[in-house]
Amino acid sequence: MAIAAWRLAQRWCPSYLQVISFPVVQLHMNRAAMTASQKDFENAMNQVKLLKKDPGNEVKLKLYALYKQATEGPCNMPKPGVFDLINKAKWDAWNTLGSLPKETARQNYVDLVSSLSSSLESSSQVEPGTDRKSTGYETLMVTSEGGITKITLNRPAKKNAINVEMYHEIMRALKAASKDDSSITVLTGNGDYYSSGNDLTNFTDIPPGGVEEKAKNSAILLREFVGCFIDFPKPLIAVVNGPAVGISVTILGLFDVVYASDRATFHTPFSHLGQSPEGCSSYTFLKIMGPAKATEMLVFGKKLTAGEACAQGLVTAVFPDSTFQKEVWTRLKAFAKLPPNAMRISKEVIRNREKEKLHAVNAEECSVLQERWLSDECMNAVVNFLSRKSKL
Ligand SMILES: CCCCC/C=C/C(=O)SCCNC(=O)CCNC(=O)[C@H](O)C(C)(C)COP(=O)(O)OP(=O)(O)OC[C@H]1O[C@@H](n2cnc3c(N)ncnc32)[C@H](O)[C@@H]1OP(=O)(O)O
Repeated sequence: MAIAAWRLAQRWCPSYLQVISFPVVQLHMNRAAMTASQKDFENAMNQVKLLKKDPGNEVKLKLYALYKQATEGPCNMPKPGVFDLINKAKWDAWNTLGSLPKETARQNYVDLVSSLSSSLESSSQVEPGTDRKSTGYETLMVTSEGGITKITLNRPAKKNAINVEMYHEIMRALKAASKDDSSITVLTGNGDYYSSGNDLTNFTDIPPGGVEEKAKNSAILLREFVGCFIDFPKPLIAVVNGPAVGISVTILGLFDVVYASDRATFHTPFSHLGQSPEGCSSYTFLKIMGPAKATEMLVFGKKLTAGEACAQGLVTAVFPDSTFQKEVWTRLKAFAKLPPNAMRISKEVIRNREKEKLHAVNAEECSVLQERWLSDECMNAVVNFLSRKSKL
């Protein structure tokens, strides 16, 4: 629908720049609302005009939505009629951002433009070595700057649900980050969610070998995915910008630091889904919060607020959503200035003691899940979600 709308828009406006020039005009009207990073934002707006190639309709809608969110806040305009294709596509894109703070939207806009500039050859001069963007990711934004590699889950319209492609891309990004010259690595989400966990449509793509083969392949994928977090050699920090579900929660036990917005929640509804714990949570959560609290989460699916998750040790610190990005990035920038080898070696000392155990737990959890995925309980839960009969 969105693509069709933009095709129509392009017919009316031969240059894609005409379509996205609207926010540039508005920027000048919003100068009064300048903040510290307004300059970066303005530079990004200018960079967009220098792009030599059309970034595509989906990206243009994202740019539009982030711009509106950054300058006007959440979408509170009336929804355009179904036949008003262009404005409806724009409205949908903006509305998807929910209550994302203006500051985050501005940062995401700058990041997105920056990644486009390198992938689409902006004609502007980029100072070499200061800010490198990795391209070739469909489901992530990956940037590396000031000693920090930032991996952003980037399917906001699907609440950053992790599809098969995203599992592979996260593993690729982590492998690249482990070898690049950054000191620390950050994982975060774009939009109002951190992540809604496993994309439940992953279960619909059944190979010729049937559901048994699907379950086997999924267990192999999951084991490899979690293994990357166990083995990741540098300090790994989660910046949990919003609600987190399922595997996006369980793997937090393998991070070194977890910062959360007070809007974030932590939910592992495995029993509701006919599934069982993964991400080494059957071991890490028990160590972190003790068996009773871990059971409430992993067996009974109790959803924790950010404050509760912090009190139980899963989260390192919680910040008000309005200052979340600013406060967290100030800390992260300071961490990134510490001697990288010392940090890596300290992490190695801490992790090595547990590594063998963690790999064994991971293998066991995956093998149990392989069976669970074939159960009626699990299949019914997935069918109910996909037929919109249930939500968490
Ligand atoms: C292969 C390795 C397997 C590893 C094992 C992992 C296990 C897990 O992670 S278990 C957890 C799985 N996740 C869920 O069960 C969450 C399911 N989603 C929901 O319950 C809801 O979507 C919500 C509570 C997360 C958000 O609700 P709401 O704010 O009302 O937003 P929508 O439901 O309208 O969502 C917007 C859009 O996104 C799609 N979506 C959201 N989450 C998922 C998901 N996990 N899988 C697939 N799709 C998801 C949702 O369907 C909507 O899509 P459209 O209808 O096309 O707009």
